Amino acid sequence: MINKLVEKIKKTGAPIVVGLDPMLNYIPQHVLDKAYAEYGETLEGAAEAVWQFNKEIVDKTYDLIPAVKPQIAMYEQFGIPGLMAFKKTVDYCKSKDLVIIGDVKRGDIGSTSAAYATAHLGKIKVGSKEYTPFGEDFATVNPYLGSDGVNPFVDVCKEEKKGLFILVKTSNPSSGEFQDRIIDGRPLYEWVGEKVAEWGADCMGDEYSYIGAVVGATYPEMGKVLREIMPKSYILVPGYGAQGGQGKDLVHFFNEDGLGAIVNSSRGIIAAYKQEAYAKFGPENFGDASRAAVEAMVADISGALAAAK
Ligand SMILES: O=c1ccn([C@@H]2O[C@H](COP(=O)(O)O)[C@@H](O)[C@H]2O)c(=O)[nH]1
Repeated sequence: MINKLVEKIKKTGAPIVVGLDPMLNYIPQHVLDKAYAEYGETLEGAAEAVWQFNKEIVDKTYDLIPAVKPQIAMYEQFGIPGLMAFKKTVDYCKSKDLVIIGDVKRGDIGSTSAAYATAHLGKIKVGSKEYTPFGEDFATVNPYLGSDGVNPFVDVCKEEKKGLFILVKTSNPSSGEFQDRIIDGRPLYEWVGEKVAEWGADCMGDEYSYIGAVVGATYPEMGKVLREIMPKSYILVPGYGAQGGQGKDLVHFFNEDGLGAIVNSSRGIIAAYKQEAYAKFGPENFGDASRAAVEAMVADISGALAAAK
């Protein structure tokens, strides 16, 4: 799957991923009204609105982008109907040939990690039958339980040709509380980055490993160091747009080949119609506003990379 991701990034010229993080307050009223008219103001109604919202955004952007990143929390908040909307979204994105990064941030003791890996990246046998529970292509993993919490995910990736993005340095303001603590003379995130490079060395695609890392756009200096520590790992970079990251901050997350990083924006794309810059589209044309926001994001990042050459 890493080869498909790299190929699609080259083909689209867009090292970006659209984060499908639907919240009800991002969904235009006409979409909510229709879903509630059909299902009532219920969890089912909310899940239907989420699905219709996602579908329009995917329809308006899929030809420009290599990948999407549905954030499972935004679906879980609507219970079982929400998880069904998550699965429907994954399947629809797959039908559009997009690479799907499940932002699930799992990680536990080995046996439990194995079940999470099956759920999100693998297949489950039920009697004589086999099923694909959620079917994402990549999953985000929390490595802080250590190797035995990560290895089951790596094993499933090897079997299924899937991939991981392992949390190394997260984009949030308090990420330094633990991740920046100095251990044996180096910050913890560097130790985790080294471990990602080690896990990844055994998991190479054609050019890059299918064991990647998450490093926040909000920490460009740390991104530069981590790029050197993990030269063959793709870096998923959240924190662009709504969290303040800009193209100019991201240059050092990329390798000399112009590859090696994929930048996520969720609210900045899916709720673009609410921003002044895209207000002319109006809520009725929210998908067109998202398309314009994708084009602007690609231009910002490509422009920064070209200027740095
Ligand atoms: O360090 C991290 C890891 C994951 N995320 C996730 O990315 C998106 C960001 O959403 P925006 O609306 O573009 O801010 C969201 O799903 C987070 O859970 C992150 O932000 N930082």
